[in-house]
Amino acid sequence: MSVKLHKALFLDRDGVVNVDHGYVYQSDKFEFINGIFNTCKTFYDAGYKVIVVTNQSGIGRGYYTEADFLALTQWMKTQFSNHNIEIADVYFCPHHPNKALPEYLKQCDCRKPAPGMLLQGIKEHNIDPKQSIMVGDKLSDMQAAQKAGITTRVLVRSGQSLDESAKQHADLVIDSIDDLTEPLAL
Ligand SMILES: O=P(O)(O)OC[C@@H](O)[C@H]1O[C@@H](OP(=O)(O)O)[C@@H](O)[C@@H](O)[C@@H]1O
Ligand SMILES: [Mg+2]
Ligand SMILES: [Zn+2]
Repeated sequence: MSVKLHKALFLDRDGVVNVDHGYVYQSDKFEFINGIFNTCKTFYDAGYKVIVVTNQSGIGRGYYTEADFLALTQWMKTQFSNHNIEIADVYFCPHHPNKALPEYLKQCDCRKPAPGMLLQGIKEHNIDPKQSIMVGDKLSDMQAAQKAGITTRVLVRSGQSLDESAKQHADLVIDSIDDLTEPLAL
């Protein structure tokens, strides 16, 4: 029996959903990027599952706990649902290869640029990577998407400068999340 495959809008979190103030773990420090709700609503209404994939080495480094992260995630999902957008899932990597507490010290396959979180999302939500989009603000987001076979990789500047190598791994470079249209202007 064939399973219906879905398309997904994969989003990096810090620098795409919220301003990356550095290891954000509290809702009062969580500043949504202008335009993120509008853009997500457009893709959600067009049938995309919205899935967040985020490196959270702040957990491994001991800056905050998994419980802190999960509470913030619940709050973030509520803000999306208040805008009539369902976040299908949030995947996070708490590890770091050399700067973490013992239980999180590991060369894992989930920390971007590794594709583990994306591959898990693809599997668990029956996603077709060829119809899907990854939006990130760093080279590591583009590399993870490439390894996961996600066809469309979008790099968003979000007010920061981007390095050349990151641009080379992207199909589309945009200044703001507002510039992400559906269908995509590739
Ligand atoms: O952009 P996503 O993947 O959602 O999350 C990245 C963050 O968890 C943090 O990632 C850190 O990198 P290291 O994890 O220390 O390399 C730094 O870039 C922090 O400023 C940033 O807040
Ligand atoms: Mg980021
Ligand atoms: Zn990991």
